[in-house]
Amino acid sequence: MPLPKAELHLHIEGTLEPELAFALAARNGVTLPYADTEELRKAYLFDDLQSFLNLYYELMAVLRTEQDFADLADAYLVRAAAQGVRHAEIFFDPQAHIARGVAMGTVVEGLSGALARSEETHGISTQLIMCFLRDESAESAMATLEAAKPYLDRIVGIGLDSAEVGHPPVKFRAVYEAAAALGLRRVAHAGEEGPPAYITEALDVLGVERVDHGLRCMEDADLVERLVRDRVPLTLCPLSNVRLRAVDVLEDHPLPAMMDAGLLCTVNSDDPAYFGGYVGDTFHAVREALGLDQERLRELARNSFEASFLEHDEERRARYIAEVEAYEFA
Ligand code: HPA
Ligand SMILES: [Zn+2]
Repeated sequence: MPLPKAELHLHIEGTLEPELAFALAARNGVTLPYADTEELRKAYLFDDLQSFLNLYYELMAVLRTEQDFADLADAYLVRAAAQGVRHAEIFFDPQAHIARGVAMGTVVEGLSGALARSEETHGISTQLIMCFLRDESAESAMATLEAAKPYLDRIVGIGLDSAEVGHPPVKFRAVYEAAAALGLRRVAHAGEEGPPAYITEALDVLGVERVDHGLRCMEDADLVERLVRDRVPLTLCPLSNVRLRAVDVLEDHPLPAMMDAGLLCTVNSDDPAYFGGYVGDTFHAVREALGLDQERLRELARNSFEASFLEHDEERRARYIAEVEAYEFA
């Protein structure tokens, strides 16, 4: 049985495996510009975030119906359960679907339908986090929040993703204030390719409670000191950082130094269909490449539950953490 863990940085559209992409393309009469899964997999070579985003948004063309989103979520939950995931807080990008004529309700109803069955079917408790695309306008983000209002009983919080550089957090001050007023939790990608200043802005201007990625905080000692003091969780994605060239090889990843600095680190898979591994694979990869011992892995798992949005269910959080403490490595 794998080490119990929560996954807090997972884009559900990033779990679209080539086989499912082709199956949904056939079901929906969509033609993909790839002959087969083998040719598509050859496209999974990226130079940076934007080169990944280009393919990520292109493949979303196969996602049309509630059933498509439910099938996508179920396929992820099967894999996640097999890798020890007990709780998942899942990102989705509504603007990327609404722009293709797929309604907010179709996306949310499809995903939440699958997530509602998740605990019974997969043994995984789940939350949905709606992300705004930062390379779209602030007005588009506000319109997206408005469109989500009928579904806020199924959305725990908001996030900020897509191309980071040139789209600083401050651009989204108003929509984050509006979301906070609605009682939504707040996270944001910052410090993936953007500078440490973007992390500071996400904290000070957007009021985020977790920083997604946050890798580049290590360039600013004062920022690291603040993150440690305030125990701000970082949802790191080591395999993503390698595939998008934020680090050259996994052995160079600063995760050990970040943990040594006292940062509240978690490891996640980001877009596992694109980056070569789900969250359990990521734990194995960092153990091998970075020499993390069992107690470090246990710390990462414990942190993932500490950082989860389970405040309305402290008994569940405590139960998950007890599973981590009791876990005996093979
Ligand atoms: N960063 C920014 N946007 C994204 C990511 C990411 O890691 N994954 C999917 N969209
Ligand atoms: Zn991400």
